Amino acid sequence: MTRSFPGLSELKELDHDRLSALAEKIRTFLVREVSRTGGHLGPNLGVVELTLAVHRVFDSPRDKIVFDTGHQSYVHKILTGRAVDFGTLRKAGGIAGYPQNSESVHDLVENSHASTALSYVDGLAKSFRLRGEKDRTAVAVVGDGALTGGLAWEALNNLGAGGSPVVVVLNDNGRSYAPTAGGLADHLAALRSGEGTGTNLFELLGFGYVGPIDGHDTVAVEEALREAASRREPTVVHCVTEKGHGYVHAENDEADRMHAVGAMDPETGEQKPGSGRSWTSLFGDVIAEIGAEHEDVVAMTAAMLLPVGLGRFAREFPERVIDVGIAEQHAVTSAAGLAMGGSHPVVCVYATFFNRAFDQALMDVALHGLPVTFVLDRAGVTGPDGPSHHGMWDLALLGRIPGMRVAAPRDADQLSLLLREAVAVSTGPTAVRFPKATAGPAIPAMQRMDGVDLLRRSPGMPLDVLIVAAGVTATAALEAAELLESEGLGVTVVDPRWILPVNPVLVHFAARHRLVVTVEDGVRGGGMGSALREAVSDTRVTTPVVTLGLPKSFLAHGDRATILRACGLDGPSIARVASASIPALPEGAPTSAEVTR
Ligand SMILES: Cc1ncc(C[n+]2csc(CCOP(=O)(O)OP(=O)(O)O)c2C)c(N)n1
Ligand SMILES: CC(=O)[C@@H](O)[C@H](O)COP(=O)(O)O
Ligand SMILES: [Mg+2]
Repeated sequence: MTRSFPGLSELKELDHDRLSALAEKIRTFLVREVSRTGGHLGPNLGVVELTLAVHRVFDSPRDKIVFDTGHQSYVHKILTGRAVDFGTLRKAGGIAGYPQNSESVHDLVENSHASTALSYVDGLAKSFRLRGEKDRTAVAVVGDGALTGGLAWEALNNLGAGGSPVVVVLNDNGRSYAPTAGGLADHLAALRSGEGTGTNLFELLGFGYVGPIDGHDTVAVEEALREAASRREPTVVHCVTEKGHGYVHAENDEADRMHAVGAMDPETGEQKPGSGRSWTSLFGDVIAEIGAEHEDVVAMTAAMLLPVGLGRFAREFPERVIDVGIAEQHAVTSAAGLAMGGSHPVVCVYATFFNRAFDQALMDVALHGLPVTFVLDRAGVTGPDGPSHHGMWDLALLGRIPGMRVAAPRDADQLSLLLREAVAVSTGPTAVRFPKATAGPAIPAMQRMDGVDLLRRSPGMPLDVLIVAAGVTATAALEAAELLESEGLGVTVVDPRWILPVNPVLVHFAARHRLVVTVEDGVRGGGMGSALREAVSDTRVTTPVVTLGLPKSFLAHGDRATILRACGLDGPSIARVASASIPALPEGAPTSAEVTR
């Protein structure tokens, strides 16, 4: 398969006709392969010619090419010898859906968080200059959506000072998922249409500007890149492209031009429906109901209105939904302003992207005790999008924020209840987190004790093991309980619902058991388990607390269930740890059942 695509040196020698033929061949390949594996079809169809031109003009890896967000790097991967691997795209052990250093010397930035490329090339170009490497160029391929991120403007400000051999390839398809929002989008639209009056924003900031050019004309892009490269100064090459270009089903997809697809029929563009309802879909209904119940609720998204489930809310309350672009930091501080103004903002972001807005949540929302609710979708292990997409840091971050209350629903019923409880809090921030998964069946509680749901207590058995499960880990915790009971250990499984800060009643539960095991789909240090262990250690309770969670490492892409199992968060693994960790009873000591009788 590699043989059917040219390598970089051969690519530079192709004539224009063969270039056009190659572009079509790549497009056909993308549709065939990505319809099998799933992935970012639309964005990559939109950068076929642009990527060909970039690799014909610049000499990777001596010249450094940075793809912002990296979801549009499939063509780059094809041209750098990995076409043969596309059957493994985003699968465990297969090639990543983003650049990956371990795959190729041509890959640089693995972080799939948007708006970073300009900062990377700013640093790269400065290092070239400091090392006297005058013939090297740093190239950023940046989408119009990525340009709405604050970090991009910090970089533009620095690059605009000049002196850096940087070429900014602006891949302007007018969309993130949906059409890009805001004043910048309007400015780019004016430039695209040729009505950009006089000097444009980039020139005002000190950049050279070449364009707008047809981003699907390889030769035109190539000429523009050569011109930009020759200037040895920061220069923007404004490429006008179409997301999903050349594949009718993507071109006709008004929602997001097939931004990210699952396995699908390439002939019809029909994706195979999943079984059951996703957490996102359930959330979408609940937030719309809440929108009707609470006029002060305002929903916010960072360029991901549909992916975070706000479609229905937006249809029913168009005046109360705000899309800030890819600008999570702005979203949170703007939410602080909304809350100061008397609204109750619900900021809906993927958990991994909340990382970026930590300081805003801490110092703009929590410091002022403002009623902002964070809804963190894709919390925990996500799977195919790899290390920078696993939403595994949020609990450790949220746990550091004074006054922040965090809820993790175990099923759809709890999602509805907890979200309503969250928007009813007026004295400070709240967060509700749930995974990228289909919601499982309802998990009823035997009873609620001071806010903690008792999910299981081994009938007629001693109080040996207390399992404290955060959100959806309740399912695995209950599986573990059954296994432990078969070993003769009495198990209590509880769901705190509000998992941070720790509910003090859990310390009393701990005191009555021989071992506590906490389970969370988040990084092990600093989350719910750590907090409970700390709460127990602040008392005279001596029950040992074993905390189970994700390792503090960058987890490779793969399948969510497989990764969770590998991290010991499935039922059998939890049972094994509990069984191995329970302290032996002293000789002749009464079992805890006798004590509690
Ligand atoms: C900080 C951050 N927020 C949100 C996302 C989710 N996301 C991935 S791609 C994308 C749209 C990117 O639009 P653009 O930069 O224009 O690239 P295009 O897909 O149009 O090629 C978004 C919002 C992200 N990767 N990083
Ligand atoms: C590139 C990016 O950040 C998103 O498009 C990411 O692929 C999330 O995908 P899901 O919405 O399928 O979780
Ligand atoms: Mg775009």
